[in-house]
Amino acid sequence: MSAVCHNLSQFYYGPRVSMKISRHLKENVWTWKSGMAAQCFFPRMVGARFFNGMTTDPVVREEGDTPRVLITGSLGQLGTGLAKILRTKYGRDNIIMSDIIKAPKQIVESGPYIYADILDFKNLQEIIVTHHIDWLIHFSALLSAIGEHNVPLAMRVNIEGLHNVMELAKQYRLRIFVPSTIGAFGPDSPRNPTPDLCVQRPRTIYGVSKVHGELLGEYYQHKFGVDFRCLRFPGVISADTHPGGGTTDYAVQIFHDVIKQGKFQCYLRPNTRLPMMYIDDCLRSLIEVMEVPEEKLKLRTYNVAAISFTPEELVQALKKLIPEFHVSYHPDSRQDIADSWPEVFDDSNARNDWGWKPEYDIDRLCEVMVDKLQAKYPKK
Ligand SMILES: NC(=O)C1=CN([C@@H]2O[C@H](COP(=O)(O)OP(=O)(O)OC[C@H]3O[C@@H](n4cnc5c(N)ncnc54)[C@H](O)[C@@H]3O)[C@@H](O)[C@H]2O)C=CC1
Ligand SMILES: CC(=O)[C@H](N)C(=O)O
Repeated sequence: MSAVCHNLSQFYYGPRVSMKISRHLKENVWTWKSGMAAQCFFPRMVGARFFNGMTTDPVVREEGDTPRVLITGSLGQLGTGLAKILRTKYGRDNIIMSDIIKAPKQIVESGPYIYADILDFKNLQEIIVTHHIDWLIHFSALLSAIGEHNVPLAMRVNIEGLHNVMELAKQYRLRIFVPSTIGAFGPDSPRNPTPDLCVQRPRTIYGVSKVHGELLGEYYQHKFGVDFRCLRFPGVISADTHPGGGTTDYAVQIFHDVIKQGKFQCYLRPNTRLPMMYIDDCLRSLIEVMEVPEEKLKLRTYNVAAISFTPEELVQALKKLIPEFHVSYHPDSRQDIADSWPEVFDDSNARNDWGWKPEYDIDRLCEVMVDKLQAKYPKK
């Protein structure tokens, strides 16, 4: 049968793809047979959703092939920078950026950008098929602070959206990355340090949706063999894009306000310790975990850490570069969220299993942020 398929597929797809199909069929005859049988009996029901548990895409990626990557929610704080790095690495046209907002001119000119609402399953199917997607990087989400202000929307985007991408990953055999967060822990978790495996009872809808994502991803991995990979990130600090409504955003805003106005009002108490990470470390950890061979992954969800500091400590580090500025503290509802989160993250499993190592400490972080933002806001 494999030979027949090889000839047929050669006719339809050409020799290179055909070889892959033949190899794939040898390994997955049952899947193919069932899929074909189902298509014969239900010719109109070709929607991938129908073939519960089966792939509709017979082409298998081989390690080392250049992946074609779809990034959802790519206009946010993480997606813009990730697309830039991946395009340098894998080629401009292999990285498809997507979001529901209109992209600025420089994004449109930098490579493929398309509209994709994470809640529209059929449209996502069409994108994956049309663009031959191999990897899905799922960034669309409402972050912790903004999620508390719109719980129904956070549930839709963070939970229903995740259901959609997990199904797509199963049906099209995608490698899928879903970020989690320090916010996936709660007041009952050990806070200093917080290990990978411990009690997780978050008190925000953001945290609840992220624990759900971790568990569902791991379930799809052991039940259906989906290549699910997940990192729990600390608060991410970057200069190129603004954060999207989180509890850790103060650690970005302080740089903008101090450089522009010489003063900063912090919504957390001065001694609130949280794990943080410079964006370059964050994106490097993501790429490393996506590229690591599956057999090295003893877990599917890892903590990654870099630095841990309080607003007071960040102010002291920033004063080494900009000695004169004024800070006041007016805690708001984000204080309650921060008080329930880890203070220090234990990432020893990521370090041991796939060699994770951060590069930015608090001083280097301040230097790079100040350099970038002083160039962006020149002195009047
Ligand atoms: N930035 C951070 O400090 C951290 C981020 N993460 C996670 O990383 C991921 C990316 O985070 P950021 O880039 O910071 O978030 P962001 O808030 O900056 O960007 C999220 C993007 O999702 C898009 N989006 C919203 N609704 C959508 C929908 N229905 N369909 C498609 N897209 C939609 C938004 O337009 C936005 O561009 C999120 O899942 C977040 O939970 C995890 C830990 C830390
Ligand atoms: C740590 C995060 O997940 C995010 N920055 C938030 O504060 O919500």
